[in-house]
Amino acid sequence: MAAELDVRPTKKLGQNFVHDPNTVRRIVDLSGVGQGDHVLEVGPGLGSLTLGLLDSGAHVTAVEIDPVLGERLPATVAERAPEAAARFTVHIQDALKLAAEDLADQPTHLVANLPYNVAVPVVLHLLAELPSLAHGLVMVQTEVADRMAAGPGSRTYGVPSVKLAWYGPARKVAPVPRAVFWPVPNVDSALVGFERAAEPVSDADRDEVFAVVDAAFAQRRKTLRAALSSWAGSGEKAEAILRAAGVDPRARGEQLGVRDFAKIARSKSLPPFV
Ligand SMILES: C[S@@+](CC[C@H](N)C(=O)[O-])C[C@H]1O[C@@H](n2cnc3c(N)ncnc32)[C@H](O)[C@@H]1O
Repeated sequence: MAAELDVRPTKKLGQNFVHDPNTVRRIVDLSGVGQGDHVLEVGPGLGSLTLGLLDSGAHVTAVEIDPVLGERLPATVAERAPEAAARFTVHIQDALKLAAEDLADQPTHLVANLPYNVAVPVVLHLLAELPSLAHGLVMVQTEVADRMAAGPGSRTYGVPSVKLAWYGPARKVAPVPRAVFWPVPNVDSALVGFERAAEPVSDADRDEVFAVVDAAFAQRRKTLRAALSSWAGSGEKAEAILRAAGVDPRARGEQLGVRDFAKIARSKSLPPFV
C-alpha cells in the first residue's frame, strides 16, 4: 500500500506502519471494541488498523498529523470498506492539541499504534481532555509500556506510571515483534491497556498532584524531604507537609503510590500550609 501511495515514512513522526493483518486483528480483538463503540485512533497512517477497527462495526474518529497520509484516508476507506465510510471521520491535526470540542462525538475507546516519541504525552493529554474516554489499548515501545504499567517499588516506576495511575489501572497486555512493521523499527513494541477508574483517586487538584510527582522523580535518588524542598518552599516545610500527609520524609518517590502523592498535594493545600 505504501509503495502505491509513494509514501516515504519519516522517523520524526514515528511512522512505522503495521503491515501484518494478523497483528491488526489481534489488536482489534484485544481492544474489545465492537458494533456501535466510538473509537479514537491517533496516527492512522496508511489505515491498516483503521480498517480493522471499522471491520468490527465501530465508529472511528482518526487524528493524523501528516496531511499527506490524512487526506488519503477517506479514499482508502471508501475503496476498501465502502459500507463503513459513514462511520469514519479523520481530523488532520496534532493529537497533542486535540480538544473535546474538535470532535463531533464522544469517543469511549482509544486504540492506536502511537508515534513512539510522543506516546505518553498523547495518552495523558487525551485522558485529561476527553472525559468520555474510558478504555484504551495502545502500542508503544516496550520500555515505555513497562513504565506505563509499573507499580511502586519497581525499577521502571516513574512519572508516566503515576500519572497514568491517576486516571485508572494500566497493564502490559502483549509483546509485538518488530517484524510486523514497515519500516522495521530498531525497538521492540508492546500493547498497553488502561481503564478510567469509575471513581477519582482523590479530590486533590490534578495539576497539584502532578507537580508533586514531577518534583519527586526529578531527583528520584533523593529522599522526599530533599526532592520536595523547592516545591514546598524549604526542607522544613517539605518535612512538615509530608508528616501531615502520613508519608515518611525519608522515603523516596519510587516507593509511593498515586494516593500518597495525592495526600501530599492535599496536605499542602490545607492549613497550616496555606
Ligand atoms: C507508528 S505510526 C502508526 C500508523 C498506523 N496506525 C499503523 O499502525 O500502521 C504513527 C502515526 O502517527 C502519526 N503521528 C505522529 N505524531 C502525531 C501527532 N502528534 N498527532 C497525530 N498523529 C501523529 C504519524 O504520522 C503516523 O501515521
